[in-house]
Amino acid sequence: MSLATHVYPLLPPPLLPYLPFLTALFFLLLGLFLNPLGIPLPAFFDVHQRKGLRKATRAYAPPESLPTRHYVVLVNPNAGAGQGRIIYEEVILPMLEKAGQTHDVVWTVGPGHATEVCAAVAAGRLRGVRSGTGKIRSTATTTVTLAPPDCVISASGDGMLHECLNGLLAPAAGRATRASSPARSGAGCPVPLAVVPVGSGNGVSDSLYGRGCGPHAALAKIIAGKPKPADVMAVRYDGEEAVTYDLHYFSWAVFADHDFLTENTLRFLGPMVKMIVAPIIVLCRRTFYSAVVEFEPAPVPKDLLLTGAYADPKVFAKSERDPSMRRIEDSFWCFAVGNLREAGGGLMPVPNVRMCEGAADILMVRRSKTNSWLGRLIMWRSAMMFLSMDDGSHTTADDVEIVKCSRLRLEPGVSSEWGWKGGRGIFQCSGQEMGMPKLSMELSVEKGRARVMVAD
Ligand SMILES: Nc1ncnc2c1ncn2[C@@H]1O[C@H](COP(=O)(O)OP(=O)(O)OP(=O)(O)O)[C@@H](O)[C@H]1O
Repeated sequence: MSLATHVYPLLPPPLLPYLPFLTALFFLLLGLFLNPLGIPLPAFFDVHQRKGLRKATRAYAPPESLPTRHYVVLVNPNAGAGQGRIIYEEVILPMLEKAGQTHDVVWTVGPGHATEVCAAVAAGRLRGVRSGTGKIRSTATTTVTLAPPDCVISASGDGMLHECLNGLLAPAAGRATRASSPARSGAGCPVPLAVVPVGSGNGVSDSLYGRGCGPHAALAKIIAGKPKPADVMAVRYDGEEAVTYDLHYFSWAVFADHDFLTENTLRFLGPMVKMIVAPIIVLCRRTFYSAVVEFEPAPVPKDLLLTGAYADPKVFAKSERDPSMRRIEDSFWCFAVGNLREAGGGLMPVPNVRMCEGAADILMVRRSKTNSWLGRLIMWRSAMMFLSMDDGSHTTADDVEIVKCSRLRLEPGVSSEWGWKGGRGIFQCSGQEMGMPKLSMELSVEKGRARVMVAD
């Protein structure tokens, strides 16, 4: 009697020689069904996930009295390692139908498509929207007519939502963002925007519908929700007219480096592994980027003044260029401007910011505030800082500064110091890389410029 017969006594003897092969096959199938790396797989392997989603969809009971709305749903089929299509088919489509709502769906085909579609929606120019795989309500045509929607839903991560916002806010003439011709500021957002979280970074959904909120809960809140105004950050380069809008986070230095790795270099590792590897790499690099930052302080709400979360802007020198602004010349390990609390991945870099206050919060960790022993232990300290962003407790740390501003100007230097040499770094809005300005970036907060669908 072999050992195998003791271990697997129920296996019929003729199969015993194939035991190693069968064991390998078992683990392969288990791996494919559970798919911990989120690798895009053929539809057959989605069965397990679809079943769970379908069950939750069946449990959805729409509220008694609902406004009947028409939605345009943009689906990024590749978001979050190919979850877009499954979430649309198993969650969005059946839930909207159950709630008696109508919609058109557009499958996006690549970067820029969502901006194009939303610009057409905002302009009321609804004919001729390019449909991704030729599918708008399964009609294989490239010229289609969409009814004007009451709300645009982006089934995506933060990146595509950012593209939708830029499409909706682009002016009627030109419909442009940084990529093409200049946009006119001041016009409101014609259609409210909502997001069903499908991506690997879902900070906007976390902020609007609750951290870790899945597609079912988010969509239920959207269907029963109301449009509310939200501030928008308008980003311009080198004093030019062209503008990029963002309602989430502008980031530079460590956050942007991290996102660059997860979106590009480490994307092949899948949504789970890349999120473990990327923080380790940026912590090891320890890059400080030099810059001159000027910002116009905005009032901190009274209830937050005593929390110690905000630095007093008066500690910074007045700008000679513009006396209403304060000036900081330093090297930065961390620099992010947030308009919403949640950045995604369970991080709250600016936990006290409010969605519609005409101001955004700047989070800074700079060289001259990190003392020498901290400098030596920067990797450990930085890791702790990352971890404490989970509940926002980093805001009272000595080496972390948060200021509230209505506008700012950032002039990145040419050098970075310590650790890995990163040059001028990377600028990002909602995790989307923007290219670097020749000289400076100006950011101004436009109060209530966008409308987002949130729980009533
Ligand atoms: N069909 C598509 N194929 C490839 N990329 C697409 C497609 N549709 C949209 N995109 C682009 O993919 C980028 C990321 O999209 P999205 O935010 O939805 O997903 P994600 O993978 O979760 O990324 P994030 O980490 O930013 O959340 C956006 O720039 C978007 O324009």
